[in-house]
Amino acid sequence: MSERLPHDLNCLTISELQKHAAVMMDKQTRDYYNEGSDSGSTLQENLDAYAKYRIRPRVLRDVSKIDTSVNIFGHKNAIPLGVAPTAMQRLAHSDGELATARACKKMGIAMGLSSFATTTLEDVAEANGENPHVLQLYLFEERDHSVKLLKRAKEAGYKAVFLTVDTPILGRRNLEIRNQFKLPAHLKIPNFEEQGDKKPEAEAEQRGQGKTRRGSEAGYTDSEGKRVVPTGPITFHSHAANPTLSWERDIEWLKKECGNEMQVWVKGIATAEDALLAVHHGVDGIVVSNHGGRQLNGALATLDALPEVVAAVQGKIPVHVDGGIRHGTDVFKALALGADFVWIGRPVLWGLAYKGQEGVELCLRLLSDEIRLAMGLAGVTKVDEISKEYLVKIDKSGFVARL
Ligand SMILES: Cc1cc2nc3c(=O)[nH]c(=O)nc-3n(C[C@H](O)[C@H](O)[C@H](O)COP(=O)(O)O)c2cc1C
Ligand SMILES: CC(C)CC(=O)C(=O)O
Repeated sequence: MSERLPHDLNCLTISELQKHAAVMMDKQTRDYYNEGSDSGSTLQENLDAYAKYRIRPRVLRDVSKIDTSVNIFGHKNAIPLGVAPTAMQRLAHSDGELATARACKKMGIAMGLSSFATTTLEDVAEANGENPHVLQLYLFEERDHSVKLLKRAKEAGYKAVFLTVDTPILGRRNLEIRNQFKLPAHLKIPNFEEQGDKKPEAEAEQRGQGKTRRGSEAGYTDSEGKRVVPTGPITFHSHAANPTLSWERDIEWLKKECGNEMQVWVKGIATAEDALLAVHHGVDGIVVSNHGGRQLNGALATLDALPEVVAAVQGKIPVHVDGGIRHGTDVFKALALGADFVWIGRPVLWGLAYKGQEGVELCLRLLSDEIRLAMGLAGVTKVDEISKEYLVKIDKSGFVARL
C-alpha cells in the first residue's frame, strides 16, 4: 500500500499541509489566505457541514478497478475536483500561479485562474498546456478592460469564464484590515496591465494609495446615477467589487462577448431562486460557492445550499461546489448530494506555500488518493455511480436519516 503512495511522510493529510504551510508564510499572507469575513462562522460552517453526513458503504462489489476520472470542458479530468481561482499566488511562493498550473498539468486537473493573479493568463495557459483552464472574472461596468481580458483568454485557449457574483461589495476581512494588507513591491497583477505595459505596478497595489491606474478605468454608476470611479490604482479593494452587476444586462453581455469560444459560468450561487435565474439566462454552469466564507458571513454553508440548487436546476446545467473540501470523503459527499464536480481553494495555496509546484502536486495527490479510497471503500467504481443512496444525514441528537 505505502509503495503506491510516494508521499511526503511529514505530510499525509491536508490538515498537516496547512500546518506546514503556516510556518512558511509571513503573517500578512497567512492571514489573507486563511481568514474568512467577520467572525469567520461561515468559513467554519463550510468545513463542519461535511460532518453532518455519513457514508453508507456497500460491500462485496469488486472494486479492484476504480475510475476516478470525469469529463469536464471536453477533457478527461483525473478526479472530480479542480483548483479554484485564488488571487495573488506569488505571495505563497515565488513561482505562484505557474507552479499551480504545472502541478495541475502533471496531475491532469482543471485549474481556475483568478483575474487578480500575479502571473499573466497567457503564461498560465502555456504552463497548463492542453489541460483545461478557466478564467475567473470580476466584471467592471466599464467594459474596455473586460473586453480585452476576454479576448486574451479566448486566444490563450481558456475554456470558460467564471463570473464571480458573490462580491457586489467586498466582505469585511478584519485581519486584512488590521495588517493593512499590501502586495509586496516586487509583485504585480499583470492581467490588469495593458499588454506591452511593463512598468512595475508594485506601488499601485496599496489600498487606495497609488496615484495612477493602468488598464482602463473601472467603476460603476451608483443607485443615484452618480458615476463612481474608485480612486487610486487597480487594487482588489477598489476593483473586485461591482455593486451594479445584474442578470439582464451583464450576463447577456458576457454571453455575447464569449460567443461560442468560452462558456459562461456563474460562481457564487447559493439559492434555488438564483440557480433558476442562471438557467433562465442561459449560463453554462453554476458554482455553488460563498467565496470560502470570505464574503457574506452568516451565509449558509455551501454543502447545505447545494441540495436546493441541485433540485432547482434539475440537471439542465452542471452544478459544481466549493468551500471547506479537505478530504476525499468530502468530495464523495458533495457528489452524493448532486454536485457534478468540486473545487478547492486554500489547500492549494497551502501546498504552494509548503513547497511550490511539488507542494501543489502533493495536495492534489493526497486528495486524489483519498477520493479513490473513499470510492473503493464505499463500493463504487465510477464517479457517476455516487448518489444519495450512499449518504445519511445525522443530526445533533444522533438521529440518522436516509436522504
Ligand atoms: C486567498 C483567497 C483568494 C481568493 N481569490 C478569489 C478570486 O480572486 N476570485 C474568486 O472568484 N474567488 C476567490 N477566492 C475564493 C475561491 O475561489 C473559492 O471559492 C474558495 O477558496 C473555496 O473555499 P476553500 O478555500 O474552503 O476551498 C479566493 C479564496 C481565497 C482563500
Ligand atoms: C478580491 C480579490 C482580489 C481576491 C478575492 O476574491 C479574495 O481575496 O477573496
